This record gives sequence, C-alpha cells and structure tokens, in this order.
Amino acid sequence: MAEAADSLPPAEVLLSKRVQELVINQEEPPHLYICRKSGEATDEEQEENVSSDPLTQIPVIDLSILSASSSPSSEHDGELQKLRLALSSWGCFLATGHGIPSSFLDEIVRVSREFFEQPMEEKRKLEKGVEEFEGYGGDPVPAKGQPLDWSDRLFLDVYPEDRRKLKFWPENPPSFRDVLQEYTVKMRLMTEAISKAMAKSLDLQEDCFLIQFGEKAPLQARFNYYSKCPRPDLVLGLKPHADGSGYTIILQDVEGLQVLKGDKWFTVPTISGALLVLMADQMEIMTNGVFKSPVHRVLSSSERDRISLAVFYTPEPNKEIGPEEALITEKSAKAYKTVKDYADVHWDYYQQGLRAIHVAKV
Ligand SMILES: O=C(O)CCC(=O)C(=O)O
Ligand SMILES: [Fe+2]
Repeated sequence: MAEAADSLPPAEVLLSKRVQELVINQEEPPHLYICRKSGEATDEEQEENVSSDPLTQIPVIDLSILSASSSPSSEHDGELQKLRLALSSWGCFLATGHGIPSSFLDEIVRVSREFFEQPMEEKRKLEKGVEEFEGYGGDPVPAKGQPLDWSDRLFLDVYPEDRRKLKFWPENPPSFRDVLQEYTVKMRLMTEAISKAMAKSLDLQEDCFLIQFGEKAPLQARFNYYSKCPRPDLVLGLKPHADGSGYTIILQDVEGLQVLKGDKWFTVPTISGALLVLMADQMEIMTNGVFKSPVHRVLSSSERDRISLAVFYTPEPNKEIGPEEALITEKSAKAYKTVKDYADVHWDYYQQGLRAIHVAKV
C-alpha cells in the first residue's frame, strides 16, 4: 500500500491538470502518459499495418436502403448481407443514409470545439469529481501501472431525460444544449433503425434487440478533445480497449481512431456525413459471438488536434441480456451467459487495461 502511494500521486493531483493545460504550458508528456515504446509506432508503419488498400477498408453501409420500403428487394437484401458481413468480420461500419444532415454534424463538431476552446476556468465550472464519470475532466484514475490518455472529456448522460444532470451541461456556447438535445433525438431514431437492421441481417425478429436493450436504454455522450501532442510516438490519445456498451456511434472531425482486425490496425477514414457504428461487448453477447466487439484506440498527433463524439447505447440498468435463442443451434452452441449491468464489470477491467468479455463466456 505504502509503495503504491509513493509511486503514484493521489488522483486529485494526477487529474488536477488537464492535457490541454500541459500543452498550453508546453510541457513534455509526464511519464504517466507514456504507453508506447519509442520506435513501436514507426515499426507498425513499416509493416504497413495501417492499410490503404481499398479492399481492406472499413465497410460503408447505406442505412437508407435498409429502412426504405421502396428499395428493390435485391438491393435491400444485398445491403443486409453487407451489414452482417461487416459486423461479423470488422465489428463496425461507416453509416451513410442515416438521415442526419452533414450540416448538423458539422454544427455539433463546431459547438464541441467551441466548448473545449474556452478558458480553463469556464470548463472547470463543469468539472467532475475524480472518481465520477459525468462532467468535464479525465477518466477516474486507472489502476497502478496503466497509462493516462492524452485527451480531455465532457461526459454527459443524455437519455432518458430524467438521468440528465443539467449542472454538467455547458451553457456556452449558447446553442450547446439545444444542439445536444437535437442530436439525442436523432441518436434515438438511429439506434432504433440500426437495431432493427442488425436483427434482420441475422434473420431474427426485427424488434429482438430493441426488446433486450429496453425502452429506456440509456444514451451517454462522451465529447473527446485530443490536444496536439509533442510525442505521438510515445503517447496514445486513447489506449486500446473494447467498449462495454451495446454499441457506440462515433462522430469525428479528423482521422485518429483505429480499429484492430486480426493483428492489424486500420484507420477509420473521415467520410463527410458518415458516422462510425462500432459494436461493443453487449452486442457480441446478444449475437452469441456472431458480431464482434473490436478493440480500438486513438493515436495522438503532433500536427493537429481532434474532436470526437462517442454516443454509447447500453441496455437498461438491472436488465438481463443474453444470446438470442435463435442463434443457439446445434452448430453454434451457446457461447455467452446471461449478464446484467455488464458495463460496471467492464469498467473494473478497463481500468486495469484488460478486456472483460471473458466473464460473460460460457
Ligand atoms: O475518439 C474516438 O474516435 C473514439 C472514442 C472511443 O473509443 C471511446 O470514447 O470509447
Ligand atoms: Fe471506445
């Protein structure tokens, strides 16, 4: 105990300075942020793990084809098949045709940027406690030996409305709250369409995932700001992890996010108007492992800063979820148990730099 206390400053000290402040003060990344060996990044690039071959690109799915009853059935079935393949091999896809105008996506990036560009005193008004999730700051301090992420965050519960803590909702820029409210409504519609399309792609009852998630399945919005970093070779914006939600919808302004497939990292491209839909552990459980929850990470960059908004869609608290019965067959035995509040268990492992999915395996 004494040893841990000696080697790691208390959480209050660790989290007292935001990454943005380190950058403004032109400080080198303190050792607690360092998680890569010098040369590792260059080695990966030399191995061409970051592929630019068009055949190895993250699939793009047009959701409008899946939701329109007027699409010719061959086109509709083809897109469903593409969706199933995308989620069983990559665990993610870039969604177009989701009905959210690009101009609105640009608007939410703009207000997010304006929020993070405010002076530190303004943001500190929304500061979270060191062991809390909601509000402005960094994640609660990870387990000893785990690196800190080169990013600052604003984390907000956005749905259902009775979970909102408005004291953490920015009043500046003045349109922030309205824009977030509108985005939440759009995310609700999008999760409904995606959950139905995923069920159809597996020949399941259209509503089966929506029923597992529950009517009041929470949506949480995490605004991430990745400051420019003087040592991108040593420091990651966000360490490798898989999400503990059901699935996550990500908006980014510039590249930086990478998804692991096999043993290679693939950069998620920025396609105007597209949103990344990323499976998380609870969809892997509900599909009995047919859909994969991919490990992903964010690189830091010395050239530019980056904004992303991740919306986590998670089954209702206290609700049991498990593999869809129809996916348990003679050929594919039940591989996952029924779980409840999985995101909490996931968090304990995440803090130690570990995956949690094994706890749900049969
Ligand atoms: O910044 C990103 O693109 C990804 C963020 C992410 O993976 C997360 O917040 O869990
Ligand atoms: Fe993530």
